[in-house]
Amino acid sequence: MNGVERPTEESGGRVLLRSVRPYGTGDPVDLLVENGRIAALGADLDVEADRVVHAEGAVALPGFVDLHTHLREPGREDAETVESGSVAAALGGYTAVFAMANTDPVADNAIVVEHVRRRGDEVGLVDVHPVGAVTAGLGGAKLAEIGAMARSSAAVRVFSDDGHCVDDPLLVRRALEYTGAFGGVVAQHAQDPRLTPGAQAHEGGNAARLGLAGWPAPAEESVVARDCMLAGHTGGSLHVCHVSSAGTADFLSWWRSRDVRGRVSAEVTPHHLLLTDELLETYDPRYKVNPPLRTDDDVRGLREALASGVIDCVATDHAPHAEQDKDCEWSAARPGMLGLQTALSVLVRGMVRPGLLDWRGVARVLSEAPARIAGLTDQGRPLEVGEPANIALVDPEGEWTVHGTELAGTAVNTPFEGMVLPARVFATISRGRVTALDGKVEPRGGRS
Ligand SMILES: NC(=O)N[C@@H](CC(=O)O)C(=O)O
Ligand SMILES: [Zn+2]
Ligand SMILES: [Zn+2]
Repeated sequence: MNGVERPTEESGGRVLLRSVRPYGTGDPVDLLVENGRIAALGADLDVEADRVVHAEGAVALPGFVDLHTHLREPGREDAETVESGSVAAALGGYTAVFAMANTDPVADNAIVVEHVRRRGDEVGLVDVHPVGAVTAGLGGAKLAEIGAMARSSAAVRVFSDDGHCVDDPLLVRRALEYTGAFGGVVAQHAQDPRLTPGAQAHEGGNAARLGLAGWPAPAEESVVARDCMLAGHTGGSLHVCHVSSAGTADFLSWWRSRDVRGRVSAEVTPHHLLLTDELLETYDPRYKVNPPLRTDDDVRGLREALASGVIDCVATDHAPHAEQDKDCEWSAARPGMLGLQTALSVLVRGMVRPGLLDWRGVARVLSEAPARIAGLTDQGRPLEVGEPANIALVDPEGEWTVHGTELAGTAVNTPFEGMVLPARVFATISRGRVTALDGKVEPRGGRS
């Protein structure tokens, strides 16, 4: 269903990954990659290879898929580009990312989405799938050129006005009907604008104390409930972006226990799995994000929902911002945080270490589920002979301190600044080619 397919093979030669543990289970095995696929898997493989990667003890997982990335190109190349975002993605273990449509110009037509996809292919570090806008110019008034984007060489399947909520229920209905006809999905940024005028922080005790206008959880929950009902009515596919409240997770749990038409999926960000609005005490705009960081109870509810499958996947909402847009007073700062290079480690800290998820679960929420939601057939596949070689190798014992200035790209707005996080992405293999190894990317045509 993906229209124009990229070639499976990326002539990375024969690459032998020595001593890896698929899904973190069993004894170490060797994994041979050839012609973009897994060619052999077994203990102490006796084969010739162009390149041997010694990965003693690394956990092998299917390459990660991010349904929610802001690459800022075109328009804000001072914050991020397709190239710098691809570097961050490869270093974070990603082999596919979905680039959100809130660029300038907006990705609401075939020309912009084809540009983004082409740039992604030229950079060649990760599959860049452009997301198309739902409404023209993200204006919320009339549908964008959904069909033209779907039929374009970018073969768009995910549509979102992210950054804005598609508020008008009739437009949501039409978008679900239209995209449903060709297997597309509408990804909603659920935020009732009438309940969040000037909102700056989770509505609660902390916001009140700090004098910040509140963003109440029902502004998310009510839109999610409405959109689920529209998905059920139309038979379309709805994806809920960045679930931030335990109430939304409760609703989704109930909704999904029912026998309804349509398909509903949901994502949670790493930051909503780890951080709370207590951090706002510092007035540091690095903690400003949409939807806002909420309470301990929300974090607990989101973790449980991710563990149980009520929330399908983790998506980063990687949102790089230029210095002048973040390094300013709270109310003037743009919302959003970096996420691609810290997602795996935050997930390990928030879910794996507390025993809520094992490595198979990590593969599910970072790779298999997002690939399924977006309809990708060459990502999120089992680590088996004959399957596409999209692979992340993780050092489970690695530990590192996050510094924004050491992350890829020019933006430094990580909310995890100074934190010591567990687990490191050791290598990424995309379409059979090593794209990142030991903290360095390897652009096509030569290592750097
Ligand atoms: N998450 C954010 O706070 N910001 C995103 C938009 C969005 O995801 O809503 C951005 O584009 O910067
Ligand atoms: Zn959003
Ligand atoms: Zn976003």
